[in-house]
Amino acid sequence: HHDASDGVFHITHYKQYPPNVNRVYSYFECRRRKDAQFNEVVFFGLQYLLKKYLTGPVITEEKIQEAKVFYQLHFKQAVFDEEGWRQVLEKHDGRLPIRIKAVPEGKIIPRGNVLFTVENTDPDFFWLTNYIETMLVQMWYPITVATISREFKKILAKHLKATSGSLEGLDFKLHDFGYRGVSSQESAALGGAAHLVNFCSTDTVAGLLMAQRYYSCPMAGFSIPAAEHSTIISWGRSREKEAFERLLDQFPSGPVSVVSDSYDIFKACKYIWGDKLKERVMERSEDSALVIRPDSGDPAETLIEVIKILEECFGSSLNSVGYKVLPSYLRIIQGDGIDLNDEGWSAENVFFGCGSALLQKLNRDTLHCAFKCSYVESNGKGMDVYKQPVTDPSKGSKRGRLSLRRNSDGFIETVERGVGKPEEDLLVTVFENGTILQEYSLDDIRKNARLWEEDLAPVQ
Ligand SMILES: O=C1OCCC/C1=C\Nc1ccccc1
Repeated sequence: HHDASDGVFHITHYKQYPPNVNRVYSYFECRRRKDAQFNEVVFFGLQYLLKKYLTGPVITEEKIQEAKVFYQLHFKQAVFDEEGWRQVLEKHDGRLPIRIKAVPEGKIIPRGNVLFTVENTDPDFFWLTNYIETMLVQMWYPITVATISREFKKILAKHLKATSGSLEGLDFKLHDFGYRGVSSQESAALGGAAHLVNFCSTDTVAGLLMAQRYYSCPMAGFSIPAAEHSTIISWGRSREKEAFERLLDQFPSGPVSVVSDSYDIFKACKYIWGDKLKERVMERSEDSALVIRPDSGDPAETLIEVIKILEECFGSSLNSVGYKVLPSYLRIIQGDGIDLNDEGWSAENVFFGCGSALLQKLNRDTLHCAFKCSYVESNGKGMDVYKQPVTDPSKGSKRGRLSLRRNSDGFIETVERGVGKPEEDLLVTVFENGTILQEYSLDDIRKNARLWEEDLAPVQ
């Protein structure tokens, strides 16, 4: 099997570079765009890709033979660099002579800055740098999910702070419902883990396993028993009350979520939860709350009408900042129609679930992720290179060897043309010659990704 870093596109590039090139140095960034929706990104996911695809003796004779046959069939001519790869095997024992310097995972970096650089460490393998581009640019996905998840968190933090006076429970306010909506198990794992940088509330098990296996976190997120429509409608339309009662009986302690819109969410709240089962609901304790889940209709309108019906039936109280709160045995989770792009009630009352808008409704252009060569050496002589398309100046690239620093005003900036001071460089050598030199745990990453004070400032 080929390793995932193969991209047909880079197979023939070794033949195209100028003669005597002995170093290719490239970088990855989320290009800055004017009036962009997201101005800063969460760097996350590289450690998984390094561990899964790049560390250790990844090149073997068997893979070389397989690739040779494969590309002969594909190009109908001998363009696969069999000798080049055999050199990696013989000279480096199959380990990639590559250096990758990167921002520590979890760090929040303004758009338009270098996030990681890639270069060959052995002059014979200049063609290797961009060979692994295809796989490394897939970093756009975990970075974008972690960034969007953190944008949600900024909004939730502001409103939770403003309507409850505290940030307690913020980490549980956005639940990942996206497992079914992604394109693959690997996307679920990477995207699920990316959400867990900011929250600890998920149903995407693949993300939990990723956190465990690649980020040393035994249990990165939590969930609760929850109904789905099949477990309600299987009782038949005339027995929705029995279905709800079954949930309360089967999960007497700990919170339980019951989707209640199978027929009429408003009648279910008024006549079943608020009447027929009222005593059963009121006897539940704060840490065994009933979480009612609407799952249709306009999210804001439905939520407001549901919470008003519940107030009529169960009452409400005012919290320390004068906002209304339902009794502690009653909460709501809104998991439908939640997408980053949409009144006297406290956000304490509500949890949110997000699916495809969190893990799938995004692409490499969401943050304009790009990988470009910025420096080459020939005959040991360095040359800064860049692109500057007259047809789209925003696609211009950085030039020379890059470093990332915090300037005297405290702002992060990229220093180009190799003039950055090594001691100021925020980029860390995380990979060299097949070995990971610096690892991050999810705990480290969560600390790096914490919201800033200004993100918690009260809503204007
Ligand atoms: O209701 C809930 O309460 C909190 C626990 C999760 C949950 C629902 N999960 C879910 C997952 C995937 C698609 C739809 C819902």
